[in-house]
Amino acid sequence: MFGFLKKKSPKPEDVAPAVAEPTAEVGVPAPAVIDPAAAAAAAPAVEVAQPAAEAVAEVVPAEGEAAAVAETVVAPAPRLSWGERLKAGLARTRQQIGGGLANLFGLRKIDEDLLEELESTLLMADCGVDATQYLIDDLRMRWKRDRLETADQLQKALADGLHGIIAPLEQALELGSHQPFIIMIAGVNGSGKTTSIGKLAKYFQAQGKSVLLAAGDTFRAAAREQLMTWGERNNVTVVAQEGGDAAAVIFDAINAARARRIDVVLADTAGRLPTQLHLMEEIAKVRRVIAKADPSGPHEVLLVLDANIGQNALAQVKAFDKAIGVTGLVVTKLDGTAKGGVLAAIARQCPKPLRFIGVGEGIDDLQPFKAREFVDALFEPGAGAVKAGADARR
Ligand SMILES: Nc1nc2c(ncn2[C@@H]2O[C@H](COP(=O)(O)OP(=O)(O)OP(=O)(O)O)[C@@H](O)[C@H]2O)c(=O)[nH]1
Repeated sequence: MFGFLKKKSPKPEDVAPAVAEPTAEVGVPAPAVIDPAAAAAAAPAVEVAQPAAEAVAEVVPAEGEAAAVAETVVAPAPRLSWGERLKAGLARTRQQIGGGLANLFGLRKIDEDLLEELESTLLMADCGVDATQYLIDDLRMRWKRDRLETADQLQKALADGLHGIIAPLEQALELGSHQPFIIMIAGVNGSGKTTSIGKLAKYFQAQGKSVLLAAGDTFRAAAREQLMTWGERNNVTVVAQEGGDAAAVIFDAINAARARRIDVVLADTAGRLPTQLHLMEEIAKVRRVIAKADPSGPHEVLLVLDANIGQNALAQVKAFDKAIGVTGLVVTKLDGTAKGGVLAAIARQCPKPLRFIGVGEGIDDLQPFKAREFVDALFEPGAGAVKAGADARR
């Protein structure tokens, strides 16, 4: 699912080149406004991905059973709920932390040595030194104060401590009263910006909002194609331009959205590394041009972080914040990484509202961050390896 937004992992050479000072108001070729309705009328040949055929197996019943069983149909696997997908997505981080706890607990009772080893477990889940120290100190305090003895008690205390750290990150994105509400999306190459825009557009549409996409990643042609394909298939207007200037495309997109009374503009930008100072300067200019198109905007500056980068996320948050004033985070790819502890590091060292988390490539695998949900999925209360470890000790 959502394969049409898929692309290969970024290569160093995919890094966007320097661009000239945005000239949104003068001398830029007019970007193409792709209105899905008009496009459909003019060229209805939109390729629509068909869902994979469902597997149907016919079982020939033994003689005599024919009347009772005509055929057995293997139903497609039921779509998992968000909670189940979150739990599945966090499996590797859970294994890192929960599995670590279980191993420690299988050996002995709670003592200082065990806390020390737990410290290493948390560091390996990319919680970072600061958050790990905080969690261990908190755990030591609870151990003594509440006379903790069992693995379940220790796990619950750790879960409560972690929840205490990451709960302040839970701040839902409110669209507020601005129309259009302009959301600028930034991040390093391949962090999941364009894919997240597709998912967010669907999310906002489901809330009854009209959406317009600005194909501001003018460096990577495939990013523009991704957005245009998404727009055609989901009846979302896309403002795009071949090559050219990102700021100009976004500037025109905002004006188009205002003219059409669109609720939300999602503005894509090219990926860049914080160390590429000229590109960081370029994205700062994009932000300034947005403010020229709408002095109250951008209303949200979302930084998309790939969870696989672990502690590197901190440097990215700081650098992008300095350049463009980040107001919210999206952490993608929490599935397939054991570094989910990075949320604790972010919360302690560079707290920013964590608007959405992603645990897969499916269109609804990006959802608002809920701290309790995250901690529950991580520790899977009452089940799993930690309990087994405790049992082994009895
Ligand atoms: N497993 C998984 N894959 C994801 C997730 N989010 C995005 N991806 C994949 O990550 C890859 C890169 O995503 P893009 O959206 O193209 O990244 P980008 O930041 O726009 O890339 P650039 O334009 O090169 O900067 C794609 O294959 C996506 O399908 C996620 O939450 N989980």
